[in-house]
Amino acid sequence: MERSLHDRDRVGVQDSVLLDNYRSEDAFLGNLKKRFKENIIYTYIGHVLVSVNPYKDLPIYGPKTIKEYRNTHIIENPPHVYAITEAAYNSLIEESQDQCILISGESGSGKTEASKKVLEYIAAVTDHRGQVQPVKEKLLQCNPVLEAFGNAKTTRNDNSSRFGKYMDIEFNSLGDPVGGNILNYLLEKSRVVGQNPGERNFHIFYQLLEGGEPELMEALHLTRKIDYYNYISKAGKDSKVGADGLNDARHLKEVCNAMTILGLSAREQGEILAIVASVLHLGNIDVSEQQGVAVLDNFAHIFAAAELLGCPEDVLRSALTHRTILARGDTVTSPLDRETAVYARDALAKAVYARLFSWLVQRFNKSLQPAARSKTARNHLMGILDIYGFEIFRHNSFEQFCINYCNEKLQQVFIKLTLQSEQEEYLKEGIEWEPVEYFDNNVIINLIEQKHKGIISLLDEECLRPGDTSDLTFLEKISEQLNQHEHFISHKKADNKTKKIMSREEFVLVHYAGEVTYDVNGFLDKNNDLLYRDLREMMSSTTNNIARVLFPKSELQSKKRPETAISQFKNSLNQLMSILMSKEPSYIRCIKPNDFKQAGVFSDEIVGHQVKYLGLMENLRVRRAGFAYRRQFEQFLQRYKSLCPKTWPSYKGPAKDGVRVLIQHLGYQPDEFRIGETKIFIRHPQTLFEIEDAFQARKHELVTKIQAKYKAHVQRKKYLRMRAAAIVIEKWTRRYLAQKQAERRRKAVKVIREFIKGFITRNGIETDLNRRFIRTTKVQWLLRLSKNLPKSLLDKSWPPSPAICAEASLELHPLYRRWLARKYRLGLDPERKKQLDLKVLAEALFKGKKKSYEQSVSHFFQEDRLTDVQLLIKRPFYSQQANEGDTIQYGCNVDKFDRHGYKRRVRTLFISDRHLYLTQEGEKQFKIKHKIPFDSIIRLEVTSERDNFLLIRIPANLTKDKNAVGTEGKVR
Ligand SMILES: Nc1ncnc2c1ncn2[C@@H]1O[C@H](COP(=O)(O)OP(=O)(O)OP(=O)(O)O)[C@@H](O)[C@H]1O
Repeated sequence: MERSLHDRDRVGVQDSVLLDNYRSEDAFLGNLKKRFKENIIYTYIGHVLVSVNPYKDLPIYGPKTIKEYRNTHIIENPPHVYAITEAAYNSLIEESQDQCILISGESGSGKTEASKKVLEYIAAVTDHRGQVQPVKEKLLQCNPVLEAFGNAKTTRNDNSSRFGKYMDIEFNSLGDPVGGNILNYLLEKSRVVGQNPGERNFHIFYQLLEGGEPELMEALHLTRKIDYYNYISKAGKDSKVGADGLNDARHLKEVCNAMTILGLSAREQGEILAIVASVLHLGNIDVSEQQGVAVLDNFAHIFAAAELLGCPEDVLRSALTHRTILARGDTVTSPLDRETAVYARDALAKAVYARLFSWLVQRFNKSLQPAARSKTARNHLMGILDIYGFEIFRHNSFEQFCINYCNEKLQQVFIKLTLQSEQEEYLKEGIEWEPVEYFDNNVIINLIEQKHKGIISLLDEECLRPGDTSDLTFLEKISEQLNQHEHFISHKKADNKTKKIMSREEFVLVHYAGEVTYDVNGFLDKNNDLLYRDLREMMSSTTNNIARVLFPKSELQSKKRPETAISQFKNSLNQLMSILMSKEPSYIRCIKPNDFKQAGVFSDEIVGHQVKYLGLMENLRVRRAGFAYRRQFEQFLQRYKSLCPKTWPSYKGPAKDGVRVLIQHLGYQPDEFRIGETKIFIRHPQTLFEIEDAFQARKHELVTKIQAKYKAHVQRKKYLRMRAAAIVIEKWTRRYLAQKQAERRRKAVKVIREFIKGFITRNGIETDLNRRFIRTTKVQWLLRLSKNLPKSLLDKSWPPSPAICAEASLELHPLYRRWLARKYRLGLDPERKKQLDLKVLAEALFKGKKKSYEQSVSHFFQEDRLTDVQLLIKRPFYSQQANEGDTIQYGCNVDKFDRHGYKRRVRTLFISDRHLYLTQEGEKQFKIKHKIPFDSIIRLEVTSERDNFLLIRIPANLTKDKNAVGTEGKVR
């Protein structure tokens, strides 16, 4: 599903909007700077990603995770390497189109880091596929090893790639990486034997010395002193990389681990490190001269180098000091002088190291081959080109010439595939177009590589021709032949200002990226790349298996003169160009913000220069004059069709017509868009924003509608479900009630039947007729009776019955009343039940015996009849009795009369579990006047009249009144 362009997603397109402001280089630079200060290092010009090296780690800008770039359009996210890679990856999968991502820029501008991000992205988005894990792991692990052997610290970059790398990742039809292949280009092997001040040799030498385990060091005859080894000691204090200098040691472990993952055996790893160590020893072999003949000193190193390479010591010694020439079947061996011996030694060291590097790449390729290729589905490739950037040093030599030539070729591809192709697209789509002028560097490429006339041809000619040749004869030759060329400046041709800074051994090439002065010294030697036969022969017979493979015997047997270095390079570059041109390219242009490798520093001059020579302004001009946005008709219509009633929900005709209808409805001005053959082109991003905004608003409308419809649908479904359930419930309830009723009826009928059966039997009148008559009458009466039964015991009525049921009716009536009574009783709570029991007792005691007792006791019996205040005063008395285990159960105020009856005393009567108390109380005092145990009470008497007298007869000894025989109390 396509995502919206809103909010942060808009940033990608906003870059295109900015293009409108980039009227000048300054405006563009100003914007790059502003963004850089805000830690935004990426920007687009069209689909070219421009990246400014931040020299510090920055979080992903935009999506929270790398995976969020998956399945998004390039303009939907802020510019990033991941977004470019996603576009390429998507195109590879969706359109089955081979891709290549070309990363270019000066040394130190961040190409290698960008290429790592490409790999990182591929690894992350194919993360879920377990079976491709080993391939991905191997692809990722190539980097540390190649960096260790092919990267070095330069004045521009602490980790500068000193070789060109093109890596193809092979994907199967599902988009899984299944293999890979690496092509390497021209390792700067001169670095093996010497470096410029402040620079280092390749990292692996330092890593080995810093990180090698003691046993390994001993086996390789190495000591842990960098200064001790001639080939690597030039860097001095600059030899350490990383704040704590421990990085080298750590990296060696990573390199060995990576080699293991890539399938290199322990033996292979041992032999590789032995070759690296042998180079260090070779560098420490001193050469002196005696009578014009080279003599080798420092036996320990000769011995160590011979042992590590796997050749006899004397063979090495001889090969380093002699040269054998085969001439027409004759073999002539002659000793070397010191200078040539030093050359031979260094040539061997360079050759061994450079060939080892190429062998490593081949070995990785073997390990990266896909396990199996499908016979039906074709695999697709994504290439990543990370090649040395344009180099303009103070001292530029053969290597810089090769590197800059390579960059000219890449610029040519860039021009062809971006500026040219964009303009061609307009032509192809039939869009009117005013061609934009740009600098085509073909003229410089011709100057370098034209057959017979170009610098390469002239250099090769000078290398191969007989007679006295030297770097200076070469310079003379090119100065003569190319003097007229506008991009070539010889000392002779230079103006006075240039002459002052240019020596007579130099020439200047006006590259697309600027003028570079080359020193011709070493051009011929480096191009000849000569390794004496004796050394090659020796190497082809060593016992170090890898070293032996590096120098095949077939090479010795070949009569053909080996190709010169520059010709080899030219051929491999042409192959690379064909590879690149056969793929759909994506561009990452890396820019270095300053020369000091410092974070946060943006030099207008340095960036301005790169912007200019990278051709970014031309790109800008094409983009500005062109169209900011283009989309296939089908895709455009699919996204925006909801904005026009005629295209929504679908357009029946061809997509192109649909787009026309839609555009007309949106009211676009004619100059705002063009309809091509297959695509619509929109000139200004603003127009796109407007349509996008309208789409967003419409989307909300649609969403609200869909939501409402959906809610209604859900509610209706719920209602229908409930209604269906209600019908079922109703049906079942009815059925249940009917069943219940039928059951009740059945039961009643059964009872009556039994009853009538007994009745008939008892009366001896059982005939068929009677039986039928009785059955109907009985049922009808019973039904009537069931409807008119009295509701309570108070209602003593009873429905009349037909004669035939009279006896039954008589029996049923008391039965029914008993049932009512039982129901009433069962419905009573414990309190009511107690009251009822007391009432029954009262009835038994008083009914018909005392006049004041009427039908029942009308009021409720109570547990005591004391006031709250009384209860309060007497609480101690209650507690005391309770403590003695004689709980007070009842209390009431009484008037006490003695047996003479004339004196009335106010008392309180208490009845406990075992006693009867009469107490007297004043305002403050409380006195027990009588405590009469129950078992001593002789009798309780009441009259049959309507009074409230209770006579308590007790033995005389229980009263304080000597004369008394008892005490009487009046119950209130
Ligand atoms: N995106 C980035 N984020 C943080 N640091 C970066 C980034 N890109 C580059 N760097 C820093 O810049 C240094 C140089 O980058 P890198 O090695 O990629 O340059 P290069 O263009 O490949 O140079 P060369 O052509 O010399 O190999 C890195 O070692 C790293 O410290």
